[in-house]
Amino acid sequence: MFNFPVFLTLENKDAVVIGGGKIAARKIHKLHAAAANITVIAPDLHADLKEMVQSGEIIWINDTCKPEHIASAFMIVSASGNKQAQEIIQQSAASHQLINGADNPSIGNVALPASIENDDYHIAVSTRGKSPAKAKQLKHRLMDWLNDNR
Ligand SMILES: C[C@@]1(CC(=O)O)C2=NC(=C\c3[nH]c(c(CCC(=O)O)c3CC(=O)O)Cc3[nH]c(c(CC(=O)O)c3CCC(=O)O)/C=C3\N/C(=C\2)[C@@H](CCC(=O)O)[C@]3(C)CC(=O)O)/[C@H]1CCC(=O)O
Ligand SMILES: NC(=O)c1ccc[n+]([C@@H]2O[C@H](COP(=O)([O-])OP(=O)(O)OC[C@H]3O[C@@H](n4cnc5c(N)ncnc54)[C@H](O)[C@@H]3O)[C@@H](O)[C@H]2O)c1
Repeated sequence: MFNFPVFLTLENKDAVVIGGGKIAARKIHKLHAAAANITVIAPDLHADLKEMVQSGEIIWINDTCKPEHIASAFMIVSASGNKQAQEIIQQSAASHQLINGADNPSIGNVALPASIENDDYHIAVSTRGKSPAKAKQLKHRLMDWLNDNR
């Protein structure tokens, strides 16, 4: 399981997101805020993502996941919920690539925690994958505490 907390820079790193639905959109907003170069592979796209494609913020490849799509990525996000796509990622990703299994944590080696960030600190909250909703709740409690204790 995930046993090593780390803050990573994604600036100008290639991130490939498999799937273009609601979950992919949430992960893409985070990756975009971290200045990654994002390519999304999916046969159809969430409305928010269509706008990002039109404005040139992300690249869309209108296809199902194939090994060549992920070959050169720094980070791969699995967010399609599709078993075949998950198998392709598992079988063809190299051991040095980062894989976020948003749709199936067992195929990943990196988790995206809930986080709070400003110029002075960056706080991440994980429940070791046990309850993401609780991580979100704890994040909001921390935000309230930080606001009350400035
Ligand atoms: C924190 C946050 C960050 C983010 O996404 O940016 C995040 N999930 C968030 C929300 C959320 N996720 C889910 C719900 C529905 C309620 C519930 O079930 O609890 C809600 C609540 C909501 O949407 O309000 C369901 C869910 N999540 C995962 C699975 C798959 C599985 O467990 O098999 C399923 C079930 C799918 C199903 O079966 O339907 C997996 C993962 N979700 C993670 C992160 C990683 C572990 C983090 C940790 O250790 O705590 C991990 C392992 C992988 C990853 O993505 O890295 C973000 C809060 C954003 C914020 O800060 O506001
Ligand atoms: N990590 C989390 O926080 C979290 C939260 C809720 C759900 N999930 C899981 O994430 C998955 C996706 O959820 P969603 O709500 O975004 O689903 P969705 O149905 O809205 O989106 C799925 C997307 O994947 C694409 N897709 C399907 N097959 C594909 C393939 N072979 N290659 C590439 N793209 C393909 C579809 O075109 C669509 O764009 C589900 O498995 C769900 O259980 C994760």
